Order: sequence, then C-alpha cells, then structure tokens
Amino acid sequence: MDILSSISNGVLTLEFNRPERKNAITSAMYQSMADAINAAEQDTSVRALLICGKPEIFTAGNDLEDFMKSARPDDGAGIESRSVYQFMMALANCSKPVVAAVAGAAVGIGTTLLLHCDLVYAADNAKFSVPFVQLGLCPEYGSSLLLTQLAGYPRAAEKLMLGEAFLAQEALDMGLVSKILPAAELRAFAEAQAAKLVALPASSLRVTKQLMKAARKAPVADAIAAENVHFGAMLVAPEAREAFMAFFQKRKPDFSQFA
Ligand SMILES: C/C=C/C(=O)SCCNC(=O)CCNC(=O)[C@H](O)C(C)(C)COP(=O)(O)OP(=O)(O)OC[C@H]1O[C@@H](n2cnc3c(N)ncnc32)[C@H](O)[C@@H]1OP(=O)(O)O
Repeated sequence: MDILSSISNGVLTLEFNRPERKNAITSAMYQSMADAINAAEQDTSVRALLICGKPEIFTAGNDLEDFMKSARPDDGAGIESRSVYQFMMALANCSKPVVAAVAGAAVGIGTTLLLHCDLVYAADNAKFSVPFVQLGLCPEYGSSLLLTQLAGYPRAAEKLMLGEAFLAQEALDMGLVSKILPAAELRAFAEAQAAKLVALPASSLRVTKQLMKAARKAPVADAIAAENVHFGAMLVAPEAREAFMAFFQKRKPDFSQFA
C-alpha cells in the first residue's frame, strides 16, 4: 500500500509509504487520498486529519513517470478528471482541520499541499522546494498566489522561478510552517496536536476554518483555474519531456534548444 490510511481516535491519518521512490505520488495514490478525505468529510467520527511521510522523506512530489505517461498528446481528458485534481480539491475544501507533519524533502506538490493544510509541523531535516520551472512546468493548485502572499514576491520568485530549496527555519520565517521539531519528536507532536483538535467542539473548528479561509476562497479558485490552463499545455510540451527524460537519465536538462 503506497498510502497508509487509518482512522484512530477521531483522526484520519494519511501516510506516504513508497520510500523506494522517495514517496513520489502516483495517480493511484492521489485517488486513494482523495477518496479517504471525501469519506472523512461525511464521517462524523473523523474530527481531524493528519498527513505525513517517513522520517527521511515527506514526498518527492508527483511521480515523474506518471507525468510522462499523462503527457501523451492524445490525452484529451480535462485536468479536472485527474486524480491529483480530485485530491487537491478534497484537501483545499476539507471542512475539518488538517495537520501536516513534514520530515525530509517536500518537493513540488509536496510543498503546495501544505499551503492548504491548517497546522504544519516540520522536522529539523525538512527541505521544501517548488521546482516547477525546472521541470518546464508552472506553479499549480494555488501556489502561485499562496506562496507569493506568504513569502512576499521576491522571496517567492526565488522559490518559484529559480526553484531554490529552503529549510525548515526559512519555512517557519515565511509562515509556511507552524513550528519546527526535532525529527525524532515530529510524528508524536503532530499526533498530539491532532488529538487536541479532536477534543475541541467540531462545529467551532469548522466555522473558524471557514471564516479564516473565506477571503482567499475565490482568489484561490481563480488562481487554480488559471494555473491549470497553462499546466495542462506545459505537461505535453517538449520542455517538460526534456526535463523528465533528464531526471531519469541522471543528467542536467538542456533547455537551450527551446525559445
Ligand atoms: C502537480 C505536481 C507537480 C510536482 O510535484 S512537480 C515535482 C516533481 N518532483 C521532482 O521533480 C523531484 C524529483 N526527485 C528528486 O529531486 C530527488 O529524488 C529527491 C531530491 C526527492 C531525493 O534525492 P535522492 O535522495 O538522491 O534520491 P534519488 O536517487 O533521486 O531517488 C531514489 C529513487 O526514487 C526515484 N524518484 C525520486 N523522485 C521521483 C519522482 N518524483 N518520480 C518518480 N521517481 C522518483 C528515482 O528515480 C530513484 O530511482 P532509482 O533508484 O531507480 O534511480
């Protein structure tokens, strides 16, 4: 099982469990997380969610082999039908509080998804990056808006244009994470925070989350729609193909041939 999904003491825990591929996320993994979140939304016994990875890796982001397969020119299906979209919409619209615990690398959508969580805890070995441009792509799922709002334009540009990775302290400084923990304490701390949420009045948490997110709801939806227009086209463009091939051939991509 590449996603471990369990419900215990009112918490739905989703754990990336594909360490041999650095927890890279396949379509099937997105779908199983989307299904679990949608089921939790209807299940009154679930009062909080926890998303985590392994002590050495959160996730290497979207599986690049999956990207290559879904980048076939004859793939006319809309982006909305993709399991990644189902997952991100389920997460972004989840009415229950979501805790994330990040240790090791959180690449691409691994960082973007944090922008849609409520409490984000990072281990001192956490490393974040959004290297969409380096893959011939563009930001996705609201990161162009949310990261820029959080970090400020110039700092977000370093992350979104240059693809520069950043460590837990910088993530804390910019407001992407709530707290940094020693790696060995991260999971237990995040579970304890989730347990605190479970004990609180669910309706108060629901309304508080709704109010906190109200102002950004429409702008985030607009950003996601705009990003998707470009992302779908870029996924099938030669720049992205060169980037994916280069990754698997363990070489630097050569973008000089593209205008
Ligand atoms: C809509 C969503 C958008 C996005 O999420 S865009 C972001 C996509 N992700 C990436 O570009 C990250 C690619 N991966 C990496 O940069 C590195 O990995 C890490 C920094 C995460 C870790 O580096 P290291 O510790 O040196 O591990 P390793 O040797 O590169 O990887 C171990 C095995 O895992 C496979 N793997 C890693 N990431 C992915 C991936 N994203 N998709 C598919 N496979 C991946 C490799 O190929 C390799 O495999 P083998 O052992 O056979 O050589």
